Amino acid sequence: MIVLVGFMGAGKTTVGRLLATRLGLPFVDTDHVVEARAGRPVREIFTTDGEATFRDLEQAAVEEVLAGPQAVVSLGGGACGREATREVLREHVVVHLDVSLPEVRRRTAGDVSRPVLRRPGLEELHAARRTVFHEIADVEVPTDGRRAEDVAGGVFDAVAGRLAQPENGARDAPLRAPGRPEAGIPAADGAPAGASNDLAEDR
Ligand SMILES: Nc1ncnc2c1ncn2[C@@H]1O[C@H](COP(=O)(O)OP(=O)(O)O)[C@@H](O)[C@H]1O
Ligand SMILES: O=C(O)C1=C[C@@H](OP(=O)(O)O)[C@@H](O)[C@H](O)C1
Ligand SMILES: [Mg+2]
Repeated sequence: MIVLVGFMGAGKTTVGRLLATRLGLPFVDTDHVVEARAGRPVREIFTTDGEATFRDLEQAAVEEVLAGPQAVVSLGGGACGREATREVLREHVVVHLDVSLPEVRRRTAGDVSRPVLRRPGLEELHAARRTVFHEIADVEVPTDGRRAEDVAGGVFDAVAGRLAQPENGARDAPLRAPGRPEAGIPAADGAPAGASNDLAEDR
């Protein structure tokens, strides 16, 4: 799996989708999986159930998606806060989309879908998470001042090289999934959910 991590607004959802198209792989965003499972938007889960419940749902979604078919997977910006999630990520190609806090603020001005953005201490959170992303990433790609298409191109160049290296073991996966398999993850009612491009709003 190719897994995109990074702070809110880094472009994980946007770039992940572009990268998946370039690689001919399905795209899955774990926030979309959580929303499909819960039947509610992320911000509502935060409001009604609290962050801990969201993090439990998120961790379960990450584990499920990473055990599934080959894909480009974008995580939510806080998913790597859990040790269990960082552990699972060791088996995959982890790409950190790096973004400065001023750029985050520019990209998310007026955004109401990300409750964590409105909390105090955002600078400290950004710095602390950036350290974690740096530690767990196989590849780091700067995004400030770059178009999402160019960032996707940079990631493509970096991961294509890594996936081609035979000594990478679990990373030695085919770039193109045979027949472009359905990325949909069965929802509770059996309908495909949480995958690809059109089941949830980006955040
Ligand atoms: N490289 C980029 N340059 C400028 N804006 C971007 C870039 N990547 C994403 N965006 C915009 O920033 C916002 C957040 O992008 P998103 O992909 O949802 O980030 P994330 O999933 O990391 O939170 C969206 O409005 C998106 O269009
Ligand atoms: O950083 C965070 O704690 C969060 C990031 C969001 O995803 P994006 O990083 O895709 O915005 C989403 O999972 C939720 O609002 C919490
Ligand atoms: Mg996102």
